[in-house]
Amino acid sequence: MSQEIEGFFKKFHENISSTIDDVTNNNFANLESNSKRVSYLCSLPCVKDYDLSNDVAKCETGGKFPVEKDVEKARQFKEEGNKAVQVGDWAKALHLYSQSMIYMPQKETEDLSIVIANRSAALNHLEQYEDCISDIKRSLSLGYPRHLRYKIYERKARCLLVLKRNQEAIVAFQDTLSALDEANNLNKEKRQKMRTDAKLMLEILNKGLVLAGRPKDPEPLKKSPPKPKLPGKHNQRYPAASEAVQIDYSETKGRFATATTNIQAGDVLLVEKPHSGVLLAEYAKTHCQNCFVKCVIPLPCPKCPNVIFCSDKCLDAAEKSYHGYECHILPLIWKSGCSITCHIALRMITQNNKEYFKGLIDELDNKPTGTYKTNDYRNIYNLVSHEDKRTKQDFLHRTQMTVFLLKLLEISGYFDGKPKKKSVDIEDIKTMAIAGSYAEDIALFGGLILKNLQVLQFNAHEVFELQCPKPKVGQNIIKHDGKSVFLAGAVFPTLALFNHCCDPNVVRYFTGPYIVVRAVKNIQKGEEISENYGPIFTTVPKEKRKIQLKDQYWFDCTCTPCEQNWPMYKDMTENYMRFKCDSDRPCPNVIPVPYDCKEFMVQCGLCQQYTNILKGLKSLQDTEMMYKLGRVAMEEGKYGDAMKKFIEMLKLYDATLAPPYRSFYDCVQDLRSCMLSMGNYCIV
Ligand SMILES: C[S@@+](CC[C@H](N)C(=O)[O-])C[C@H]1O[C@@H](n2cnc3c(N)ncnc32)[C@H](O)[C@@H]1O
Repeated sequence: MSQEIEGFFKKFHENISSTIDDVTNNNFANLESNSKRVSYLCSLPCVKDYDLSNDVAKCETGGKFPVEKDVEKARQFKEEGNKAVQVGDWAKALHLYSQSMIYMPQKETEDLSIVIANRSAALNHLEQYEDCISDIKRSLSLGYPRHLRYKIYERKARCLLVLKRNQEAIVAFQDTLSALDEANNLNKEKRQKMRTDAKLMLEILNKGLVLAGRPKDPEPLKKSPPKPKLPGKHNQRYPAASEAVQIDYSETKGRFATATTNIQAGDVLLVEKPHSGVLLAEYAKTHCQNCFVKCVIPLPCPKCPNVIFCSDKCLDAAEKSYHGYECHILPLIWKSGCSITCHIALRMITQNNKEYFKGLIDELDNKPTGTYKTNDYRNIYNLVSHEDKRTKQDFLHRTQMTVFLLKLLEISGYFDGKPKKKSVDIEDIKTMAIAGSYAEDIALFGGLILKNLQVLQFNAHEVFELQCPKPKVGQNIIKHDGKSVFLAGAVFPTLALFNHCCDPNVVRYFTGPYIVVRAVKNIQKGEEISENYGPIFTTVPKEKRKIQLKDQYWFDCTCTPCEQNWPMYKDMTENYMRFKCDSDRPCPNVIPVPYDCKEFMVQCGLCQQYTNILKGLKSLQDTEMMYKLGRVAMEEGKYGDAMKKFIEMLKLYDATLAPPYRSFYDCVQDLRSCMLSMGNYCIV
């Protein structure tokens, strides 16, 4: 997950590294635990006395600091929103009122209630009735002025009518009538007209309800997408995976996934929420901080203008866990230029309280047994970190980052178990020293953060979203053929157990906060289920793949394409076909048969038996047409139909031919694209 931003942390790192003398360096190198490394660095005068405030003040990265709500800015956005309303540009009004909500301080309750009510009007015009009703509820809870309430009750009643929630609409019309009694500024005629209209609606609705036998109102529509389903049974020990997956272990490869049964291309193998995930700073005002989906109707954090949420549920979840602590330190994290991985390492702490970790600490070094749960920190702690292979330099750099993250934890109030109320001040970072009373916390959380940083190096995944072009006028089909955009970083504890192959047999995509892993090929029982860590054999030369994997993941790749020197896609020969030996004793051999071969029985060089290639060719004769039909369906955005064709083709190919060959990878690639269309997307 590469994301290099030049922030102030670099200067701190360079300064400390150049100040530390040989003796200190050697002392550090001799330390044997993460806790000791962090405690030692924290005790050095050059670290304690370091004044970060100048670096932060001068640093232009990540905007100004501190970042606070700003009533003037909020009012300005509101005025612009009102202007957009005057010219009927409701989409623009929605955006501007949302911006106003982001910056409006929580204490300006009346102003805030008015902006939200104004946004509800925009939502009503944009036919977003459920969201309009939610905003009205919010506005009322903030004390929207009584003399104006008739407007929003009436708006609510009309939305409920459209949603056919007639019983609720009756209540809303009754509320409108009561509120009209307090509408002092409304002229007599208008008030009378609204009263008559509301009474008429009540009469019609009541009569209709009696006639229909008082049916129950339909349930409000669910906003968040449904959780993707893992069909069939779950693996009992690893419930995020299907029972078609098991986790094996070998001395050389560590843990890895294998198939317990024959798996078909298209099968869903894993659905998992991240243990921890962090949105990149540049999407903080466009995507939900908690579940990473794009928010057109954002809910801002009530305390800071830094982040938005897609729903009350996400806002609540974030506020009750990590965001309570991160609220005011976020701008510092962003300004520091630390990577998203460092932020996840911190989030892995802030999302649970101090007591949670204190309760775990004694058992962390024992391999956890029992059900492997996504939210159990012990599983993360035990992921591969290659601690024994690390150099002193590597530890030193990561420990410096840990010290900075610990300082942020102190400022946030985490060590006291309560988020600090006031914003972070430049004075708070005049020194990097952490109060002596937190010595135990430094050892405990320093040790954990340093471990997290090591684990994340090998186990974090990029979360991406597909950016799709707008549908053409008159066409209602969204073509999911845009580009994938890196939005967030996250760690998925079960997926982190899958090893790499340069020819992977799964694809992953995201729906809401869930990662979904599906087979993109047929996988035989006992075969490894492997994902891809970056380099694919069809596009990257072997030497480059090996170097990249060794550099980033610290292993020597021995997958089949690497061991057997498989050609890249561009070099795959079109001169012969790779027939599987059709012998009655299973034979692993592949028989190369030239396209212009005149024989119909060819002999296997390994088992000496004959394979009927005519039979094989006959079974493949429809694949070309199937591929064309699959491509047409894809072009039309009918991804389900296209997938069926590609899956059928793979079955036929697998019965006769052995990869690598071009038409096989064309089919796999298109199947992969179809599956990606099931994931999160946004229209650009
Ligand atoms: C995300 S973890 C995969 C799960 C890991 N094997 C475990 O035991 O938890 C990545 C690490 O697994 C190992 N690994 C992944 N793919 C491998 C492969 N094809 N061959 C050998 N080791 C591999 C490397 O040590 C790598 O740093």
